Amino acid sequence: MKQAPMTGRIELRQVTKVYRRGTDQEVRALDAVDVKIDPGSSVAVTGPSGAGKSTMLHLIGAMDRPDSGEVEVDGERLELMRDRQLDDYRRRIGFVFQRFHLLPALTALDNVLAPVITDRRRAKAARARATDLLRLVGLRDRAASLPSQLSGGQMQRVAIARALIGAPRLLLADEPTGNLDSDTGKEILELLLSLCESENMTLVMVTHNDEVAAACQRTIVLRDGRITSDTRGSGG
Ligand SMILES: Nc1ncnc2c1ncn2[C@@H]1O[C@H](COP(=O)(O)OP(=O)(O)OP(=O)(O)O)[C@@H](O)[C@H]1O
Repeated sequence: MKQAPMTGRIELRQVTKVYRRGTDQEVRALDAVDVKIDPGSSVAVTGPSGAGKSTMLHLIGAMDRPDSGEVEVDGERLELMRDRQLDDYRRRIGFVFQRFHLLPALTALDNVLAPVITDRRRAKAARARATDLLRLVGLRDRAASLPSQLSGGQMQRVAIARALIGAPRLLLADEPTGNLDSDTGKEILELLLSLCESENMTLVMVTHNDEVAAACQRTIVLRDGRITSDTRGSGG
């Protein structure tokens, strides 16, 4: 059966995630969280360390499963999916991390291509798309560079191009500006927001930075696994 295209609508209903430390200690990383995220919107998730921000992102990205509650993306319940469906789902979303996670031995172009396993017939089209994406993130002439030859901002641009190779409708970013100086961080933020608009993607971004959060259309604040504030700002 052909998958319906994703639009990036997210809904969490009474989502709880509990981590166990040792035999008797429990941490409620998320505690009965309800949230709906509109397709095509940009949402910052912020709050103190340990509040549950990354946990929320991991559940939306199907990198982890909730203990209870429902995580629905485009009408599909992630916690009901089998492993193969989850693999397929993960391939249809983009991830950007604080530490870039580029493969050091591969060029920028090959890093962008890394998520797509392709046969020879499609290799040419995939390379053309990866080249287009490098152009889109402003690295047209750095395709042959290794990560060690790039600045932090350039490495994050490669990581963003890699996240887009599968044409995702949903981009999840965990502190994407956290390893960058403030000017470079601003450039990366602007790039993410403009891509979100031009590629029609939903962006959910964990950040500690208030300025970064303010640039998004909406800011969700978590504390001790609960949403304590949910505001729509002027961003976007
Ligand atoms: N794999 C794990 N095992 C045990 N506890 C965990 C695990 N992952 C997260 N936690 C705990 O769950 C809580 C929420 O963690 P999470 O990483 O979601 O917070 P965060 O808001 O992203 O924090 P930070 O801003 O420091 O990255 C924390 O108390 C954390 O210690």
